[in-house]
Amino acid sequence: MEPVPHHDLVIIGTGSGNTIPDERFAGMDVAIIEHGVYGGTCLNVGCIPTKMYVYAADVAETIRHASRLGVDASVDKIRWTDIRDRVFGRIDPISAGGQAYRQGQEGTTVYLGHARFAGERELAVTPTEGPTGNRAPVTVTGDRVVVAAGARPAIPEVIASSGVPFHTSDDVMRLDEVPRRLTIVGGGYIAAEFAHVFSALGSEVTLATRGPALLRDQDEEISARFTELAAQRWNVLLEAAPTAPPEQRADGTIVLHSHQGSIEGDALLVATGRIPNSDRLDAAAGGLALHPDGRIVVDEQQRTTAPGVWALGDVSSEFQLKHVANHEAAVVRHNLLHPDEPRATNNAHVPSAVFTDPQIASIGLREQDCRDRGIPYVCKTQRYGDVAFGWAMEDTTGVVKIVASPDGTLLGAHLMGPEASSLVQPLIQAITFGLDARTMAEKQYWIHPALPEVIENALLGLALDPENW
Ligand SMILES: Cc1cc2nc3c(=O)[nH]c(=O)nc-3n(C[C@H](O)[C@H](O)[C@H](O)COP(=O)(O)OP(=O)(O)OC[C@H]3O[C@@H](n4cnc5c(N)ncnc54)[C@H](O)[C@@H]3O)c2cc1C
Ligand SMILES: NC(=O)c1ccc[n+]([C@@H]2O[C@H](COP(=O)([O-])OP(=O)(O)OC[C@H]3O[C@@H](n4cnc5c(N)ncnc54)[C@H](O)[C@@H]3O)[C@@H](O)[C@H]2O)c1
Repeated sequence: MEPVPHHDLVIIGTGSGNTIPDERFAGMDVAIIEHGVYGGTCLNVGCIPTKMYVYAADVAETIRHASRLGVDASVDKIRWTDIRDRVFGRIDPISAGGQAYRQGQEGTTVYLGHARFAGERELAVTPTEGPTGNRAPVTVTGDRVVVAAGARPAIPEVIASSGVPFHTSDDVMRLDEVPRRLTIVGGGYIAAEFAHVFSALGSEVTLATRGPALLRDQDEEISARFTELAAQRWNVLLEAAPTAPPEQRADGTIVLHSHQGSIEGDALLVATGRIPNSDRLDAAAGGLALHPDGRIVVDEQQRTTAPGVWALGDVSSEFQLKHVANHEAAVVRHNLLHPDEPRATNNAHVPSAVFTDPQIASIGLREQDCRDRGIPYVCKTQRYGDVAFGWAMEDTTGVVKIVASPDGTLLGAHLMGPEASSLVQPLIQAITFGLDARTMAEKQYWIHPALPEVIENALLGLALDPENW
């Protein structure tokens, strides 16, 4: 019988997991197990390719709306396959290069296969099908194990079992052509971003979501404003969850049956959330406890319930965001290297952005959180159009909403409008480092007439207790 390969460290997953071993791990025997495309979600099918498409979509929309500024222009043609090939012509080599680098690295073994726990810190690896997989199943053990196995699209059973072809974010960016009519099921991040991309690049988009508004995890005012704007551009169906299996007609048309009636499209994109991959890991065999929603239970140091096993990112985090997965990977790296001085993850103030049109960015408490929890608050919504740069942009829909305690403590910020994902950064800094509204507004210069003046005005507009002004 072959001896079981034993490693100092075994990492499952090459998204943020692959970032852990750096030069400080030289001299350690490290194993990395990956069953899919090397580099994980963000690089291959997530943040990076989507934003490359979003940028192209933004350019197309800017051109289409240029005439309100007195610049007459039109989009002559969308070269979808050129966009696609530019995006993946850049990304695919990074994935291949990352894999080749690790495979050639001294002290590192890459197993291309699917890992499942067979016991404590013991993993059975089934080879990935195809030419790149390991040749034979292998069981490996590690002194320490890091589970960074991510999440995958959740597909409603009524669609999954229908036999009708559908896409997810994993494959929709690789289509050969832009669908003439695209039906998107869902109303969250992925639905909002792809609705913008496909509509700007040529599709007629219908969004069918289960809830009463789009982007319901946002502040209620932002969600309501976005839903209204979206309905002006796309066919938005609320409270429209699928009711029966979709059907495909002989001409290829896909008919989605929903609570709001039947929707015809040429392609179907399912964007109804992502589930942690813990269910495919035999976590119990490894001694790892799970939350009811499938996330691996971790403590503040990212330790699981199994000794010597850590978890990070989408497989364990309540935030399915790359900056969170990266932060957690950095904490795990530190704790592997410095077990006597462990660090804790700090997810007290996690910001996020939705790269749709208009962009949305958020940090901290929403107005409904304060109301529901009985937290005293004031808030101010300032329009981009109230400041000079907003006039220059002819912006009519952008807003910055700030939520604060009556004493000026900043509690949350919620933005919708051009560059919201960048504009939010000073508010992230202020909330993270405890800067109060008054100090932030009055004790620094705000460049005139730059767009951040909208933040300054929102801060100044907060109805704080008089002694705090
Ligand atoms: C379309 C889309 C757009 C996104 N855009 C953004 C964005 O703009 N900003 C942002 O912050 N976040 C974004 N995200 C979320 C972000 O991509 C994830 O939060 C992040 O990539 C999670 O990293 P991870 O390391 O936890 O998991 P992953 O990157 O998913 O890595 C997990 C890896 O483990 C492998 N694996 C899983 N199970 C096993 C197993 N049993 N054996 C072997 N290998 C296994 C998988 O193949 C995968 O490669 C987006 C996600 C999607 C889907
Ligand atoms: N810019 C970013 O940071 C970014 C971009 C994309 C994805 N992500 C991450 O990926 C996660 C997954 O994205 P997502 O958009 O799939 O999930 P989501 O949780 O953001 O949204 C899911 C949506 O699907 C709807 N839904 C659920 N079941 C349904 C059903 N049966 N029928 C109709 N609608 C249904 C929900 O009401 C909700 O609107 C996000 O939560 C986010 O953390 C982040």
